[in-house]
Amino acid sequence: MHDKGNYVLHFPIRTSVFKVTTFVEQSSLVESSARMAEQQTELPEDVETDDCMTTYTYMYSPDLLKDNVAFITGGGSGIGFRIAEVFMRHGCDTVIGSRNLERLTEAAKKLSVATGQRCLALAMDVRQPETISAAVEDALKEFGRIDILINNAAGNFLCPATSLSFNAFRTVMEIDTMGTFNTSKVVFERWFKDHGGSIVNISATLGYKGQALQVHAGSAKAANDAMTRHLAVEWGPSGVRVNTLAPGPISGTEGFRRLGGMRAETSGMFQTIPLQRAGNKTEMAHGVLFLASRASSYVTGACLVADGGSWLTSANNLPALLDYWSSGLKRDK
Ligand SMILES: CC/C=C\C/C=C\C/C=C\C/C=C\C/C=C\C/C=C\C=C\C(=O)SCCNC(=O)CCNC(=O)[C@H](O)C(C)(C)COP(=O)(O)OP(=O)(O)OC[C@H]1O[C@@H](n2cnc3c(N)ncnc32)[C@H](O)[C@@H]1OP(=O)(O)O
Ligand SMILES: NC(=O)C1=CN([C@@H]2O[C@H](COP(=O)(O)OP(=O)(O)OC[C@H]3O[C@@H](n4cnc5c(N)ncnc54)[C@H](OP(=O)(O)O)[C@@H]3O)[C@@H](O)[C@H]2O)C=CC1
Repeated sequence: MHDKGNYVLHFPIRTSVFKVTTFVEQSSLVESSARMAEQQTELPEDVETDDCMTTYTYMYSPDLLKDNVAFITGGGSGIGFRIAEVFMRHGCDTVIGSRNLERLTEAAKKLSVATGQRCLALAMDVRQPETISAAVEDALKEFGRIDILINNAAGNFLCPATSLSFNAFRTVMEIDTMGTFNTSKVVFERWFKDHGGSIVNISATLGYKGQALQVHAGSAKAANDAMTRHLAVEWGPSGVRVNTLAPGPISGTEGFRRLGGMRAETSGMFQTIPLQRAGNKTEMAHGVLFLASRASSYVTGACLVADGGSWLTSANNLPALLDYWSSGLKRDK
């Protein structure tokens, strides 16, 4: 009844326009949900919280990162946590660095228990180069090498440009853009310059069409996308690849919670995304694993957009975002 051959055979004998439309709509709805159900079962495992997955299905060789060490900023939560977990499941030891040492220490314990690899938690602020240098020294003392740097640390919130203070804009630029430059420069000069390495910056598609209420983060990530290309050119001869992964809306993350992801999902907005759903953190980690590892040995200066096609089709909905933002202000009072 629902295979394509039957559509072709049945279509001409439907006489009423209403009936034809209904039939086609119903059939394609059934097909579409069947396709989505099929797709869901093919999705990599994930859990919404900052915990390790209880099961994991390998898509890459389990020893892809064997004996490697990865330095992951913001690795104690969200996408960064899952990147750390997936890397460790592929034989990598990790360093996770950010401001909140208590959360990092807890995360490092969970990651080591689940994967059997070592994870070192280090306090650092990507806005303060001296704290990055100290963390890099500690990492080298512990592991003797760094092969991969993931610049994942970032800060964001919804805010219209007119309500954004000068300091708020500067803060996000300093964390996202300066932070990425600072960490890349410290790791390059201390280790990658002489040993090579792979850098993956976590970006976003916000700047592609000027996402409303996001001038701070969109500008910061656009600068990072340019930085990826500049550093790929300058550091390629030293054996350093520099690439970017740009996620779309990813469930189980702080970004999703802060930017209206829940409301967008429950109100059906994600139906306009070509893949009709939010992404999950493991899907992001798999993209980063590709870019960070030898699986992409001839790729540098590239940006892998991992957003289900979202930025191509999703409305830049200023009224809905303003409404969501102002309802948050009311809640906070
Ligand atoms: C219904 C919805 C309608 C439509 C939706 C349609 C489409 C959306 C669909 C789905 C969205 C789903 C997913 C998102 C998709 C893409 C996301 C893309 C990018 C995501 C990027 C991210 O980075 S997410 C990461 C989120 N995590 C964090 O931010 C954690 C770290 N953050 C922080 O530490 C803080 O928040 C910080 C960034 C403010 C930094 O902290 P700190 O250094 O301590 O700075 P402060 O001193 O606190 O503040 C500095 C100045 O900033 C001002 N400020 C702080 N918060 C706000 C705010 N919420 N609004 C405005 N201004 C703020 C603060 O006041 C300070 O300024 P002063 O002038 O007062 O000094
Ligand atoms: N979630 C989403 O849908 C999307 C996310 N992204 C990007 O993915 C990445 C992860 O976001 P997500 O998982 O949502 O959010 P999280 O808030 O979980 O991750 C951000 C991390 O950055 C760390 N961080 C923030 N400021 C600093 C700082 N000054 N120095 C060091 N570390 C810092 C935080 O730790 P601590 O507080 O301990 O410092 C936190 O672990 C970000 O780069 C974000 O821009 C892009 C598109 C969509």
